Amino acid sequence: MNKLVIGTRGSKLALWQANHIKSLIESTHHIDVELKIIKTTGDKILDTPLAKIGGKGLFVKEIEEELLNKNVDIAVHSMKDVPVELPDGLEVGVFPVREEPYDAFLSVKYNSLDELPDGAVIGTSSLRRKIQLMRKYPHLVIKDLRGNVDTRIRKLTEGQYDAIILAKAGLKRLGLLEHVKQTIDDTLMIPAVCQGTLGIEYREDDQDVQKVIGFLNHEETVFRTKAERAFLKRLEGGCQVPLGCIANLVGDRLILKGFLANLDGSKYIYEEIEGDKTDAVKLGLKLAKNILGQGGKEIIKEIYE
Ligand SMILES: NCc1[nH]cc(CCC(=O)O)c1CC(=O)O
Repeated sequence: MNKLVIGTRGSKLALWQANHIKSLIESTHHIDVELKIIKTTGDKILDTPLAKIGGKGLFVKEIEEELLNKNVDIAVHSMKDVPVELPDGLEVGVFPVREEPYDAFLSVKYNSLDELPDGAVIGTSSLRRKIQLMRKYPHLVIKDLRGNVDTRIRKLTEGQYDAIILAKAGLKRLGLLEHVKQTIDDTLMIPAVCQGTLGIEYREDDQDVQKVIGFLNHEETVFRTKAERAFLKRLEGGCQVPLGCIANLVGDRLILKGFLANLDGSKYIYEEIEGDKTDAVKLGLKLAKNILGQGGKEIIKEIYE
C-alpha cells in the first residue's frame, strides 16, 4: 500500500483532525495520504438546532457511503458524532490519544458560570448542555446557538450572548482557547459520550488499511471509549436522548459517571460506578442498567411516545 485516502468533512475542525491523522501516518509509514472532502447533511443544514433535525449520523452518513464505495480508505470522526450502530461492512476500531473531554465556558466579560448574573444569556443548542445548565443555574436564559466553531465564537464576541459553551477539545485543536474562561468539570456538566475522542472508520475486510493504522490505537482511550459507548448503546437505542457519560482511568480503575434526563429536564438521573478497566464494557452497561432501574426506563418510554 503506497497511498491512502481519508474522507473528511470540510469544516476547519474536521480538516484539522484529518490532517493530524495524515501527518501521524506519514511520519510512521512511507505512504502518501490524501484528503477527500465530503459534504454531509449536518454541514448543509446550518441554521436549525440539530435536535430538531432529528436523525442520527448527520455528520457521518455521506462519508460512510464513500467508504463503502471504496472512494476513500478511512474516515476520521469525532466519536461524539458517530451513532452506535454502524452500516454493515464498516468498523470503527482505532482510537488515538483522547483530547480533553470536558466542556468549556467562553465569555468576553465573565470568568465563570458562577459569575453570570440573573438573566444572562448563554448559548448552546445541545439538550445535554441545556438541561445540566438549567438544573445548576436556573437563573440563566439559554438561547440556541448553531454554526461551526468560528461562527459560534463570532456570535459571542459580537455580543449576541453573554457566554457560550463548547467542547474544549475542538477549541484546543483549533488554537481558539483565548475566550475560554473556565473548564467545566464533571461536577457541573457531564460531557457527551466520547467528547474529545477521535475514531477511525474503515472497511471491516480491509486488512491492509488496518495494518497501517493500528499504531494509532491508544490503550487508555480504548478502555474509556468502550465503557462510554456501551453506556450509550444501552440507553439510546435509536432516538435522541439527553444523556452524558465520562469514564476516567485512575491507575487500572475505570471510574464512570453518567446521567439521563427527559426532554424538558424535569427528570434527571445520575449514577456513578467503578471497576477494573478490563471490564470497560460491563461497567458501561451496568451504569446504564442502574440508571434504567432508577426511573430511566420511564424516561426512555416517554421520549419514544
Ligand atoms: N457537535 C459538533 C462537535 N463534534 C465534536 C466537537 C468537538 C470535538 C470533540 O468532541 O472531539 C464538536 C463541537 C462542540 O461540541 O463544541
